[in-house]
Amino acid sequence: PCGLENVQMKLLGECNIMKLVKIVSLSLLFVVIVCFVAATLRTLTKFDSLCCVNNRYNMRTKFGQRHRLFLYAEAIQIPTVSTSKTQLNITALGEFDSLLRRVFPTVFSSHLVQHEVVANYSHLFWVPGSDLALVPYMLLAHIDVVPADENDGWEVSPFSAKEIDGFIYGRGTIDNKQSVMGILQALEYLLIRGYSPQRGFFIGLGHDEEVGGLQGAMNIVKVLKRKGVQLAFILDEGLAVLDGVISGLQGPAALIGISEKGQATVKLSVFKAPGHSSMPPRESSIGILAGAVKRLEDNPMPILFGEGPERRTFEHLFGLPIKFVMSNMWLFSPLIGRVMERSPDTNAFLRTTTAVTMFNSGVKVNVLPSLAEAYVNLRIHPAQTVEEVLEFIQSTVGDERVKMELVNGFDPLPVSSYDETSFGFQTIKKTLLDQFPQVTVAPGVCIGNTDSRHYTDLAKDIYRFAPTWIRPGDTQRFHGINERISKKNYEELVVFYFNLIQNCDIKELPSPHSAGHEL
Ligand SMILES: CCCCCCCC/C=C\CCCCCCCC(=O)N[C@@H](CC(N)=O)C(=O)O
Ligand SMILES: [Zn+2]
Ligand SMILES: [Zn+2]
Repeated sequence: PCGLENVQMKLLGECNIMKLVKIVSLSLLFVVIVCFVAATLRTLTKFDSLCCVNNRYNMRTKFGQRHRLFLYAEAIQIPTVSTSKTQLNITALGEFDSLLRRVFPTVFSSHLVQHEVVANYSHLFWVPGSDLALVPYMLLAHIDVVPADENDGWEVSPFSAKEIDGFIYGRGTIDNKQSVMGILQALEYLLIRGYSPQRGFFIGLGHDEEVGGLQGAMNIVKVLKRKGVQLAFILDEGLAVLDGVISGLQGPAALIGISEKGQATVKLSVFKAPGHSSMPPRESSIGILAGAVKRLEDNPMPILFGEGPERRTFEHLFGLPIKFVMSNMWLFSPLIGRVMERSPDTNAFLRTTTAVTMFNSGVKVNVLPSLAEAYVNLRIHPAQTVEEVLEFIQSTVGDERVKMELVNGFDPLPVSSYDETSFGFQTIKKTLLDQFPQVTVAPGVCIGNTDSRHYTDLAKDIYRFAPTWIRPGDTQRFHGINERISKKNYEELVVFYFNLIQNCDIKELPSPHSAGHEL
């Protein structure tokens, strides 16, 4: 019996231990599950720390940053590539349309918003204001992107929207899906909060900006003209917050584009009789054309620094010392020019730039080519015209065998107002300074072209800017490899548009000399 009792006791003991182990593990599992659920809920319902102080509505949402970034990543993953006027990815554009309707349900269902699709893939939204005396304004952005080839040296696949070290990588992240999604996300939140504007506004999203906006922007303009719309101001993509990009400037500068450079595309061609490669002439069509192109590259257009609105950029940024420099440009211009022309991004502000972008010739290794063609893309400084640029090219090429043809071109765009009474400029500036008190705001010339150039009949004041932060090395990401935006910066863009829309409700600007940058 003794032995049996021992066995029973042992079994009983083991059973208790097993029970205890089971209870402890179940409790642990329960605690782990509770912690996990709590953490997830906290992330999902996390209130944004960024909120607008002055406006009635703030950015607190029941959705967290992760939710917004997820939607933004979806937008990047759709390859809405424009290659040429006749090569648009219409499948992707259709998909993008569905994405917008799915992720911004309030924008597309609110009785406050009128929406129409223009030219099949562009979007025009109209949010009427309650005060009909206030002239409406317009926000622009574009859905399409330039092509991207992973083999060019991308760290990730260009349409993956992969995150590395707090940055979302992908084509369109800074040109220009950050504004497309930022504007609509801001409107979605405002509508959810019951906001209705006092000043009406339009939103135009073009689908072919990267190939000139002839379908999207031009047709949106037609629709608006038919309705007799006039706008207080327009805000489109363009310049950015430059941090550490302008040498000699302490702190970041927000350059608001008050104009944009003109553009011309010139085709150069040389024709020679074809023949057998065993009996080449002293100069081939390719050789003659290559010489012309080399002369163009060796003889850049003159430095015109100080002769256009870029003069005001530097006066705003550097204050008095630069005013002295500017009044004595005969002395300083060569010096400043030599420093700025060293880097392609600052060189672009100095002069009309000359870029040879296409060069075609030849069909077979043993056939002398009859035709050699090159395309030269020029970005025209505000102090020059298409006509002057053509004269310069003709004289620089200086060879009658090289034929020159203007494929298309337009002069630099008019200069918008930026003084203390300028409603658009000052409202954008105030919104920026509330959010980024550390930046210096200055007018600038946009070195690329935008859809807004088609809108000149609708608004006198057109601004090209988004608060995308550009740091050293980032300028090459536009149309280049490894285009990216930080997650923080995308959030900031949503907040910027959210606040800007509310700030535009002000009837008029206060008198210029009231304190600080308050409206
Ligand atoms: C003192 C100045 C410092 C220089 C810093 C450079 C700042 C670079 C910042 C922004 C880059 C500019 C990009 C402008 C947007 C261009 C949009 C675009 O790509 N447009 C196309 C298509 C078209 N509409 O013609 C273009 O080819 O320009
Ligand atoms: Zn763009
Ligand atoms: Zn672009």
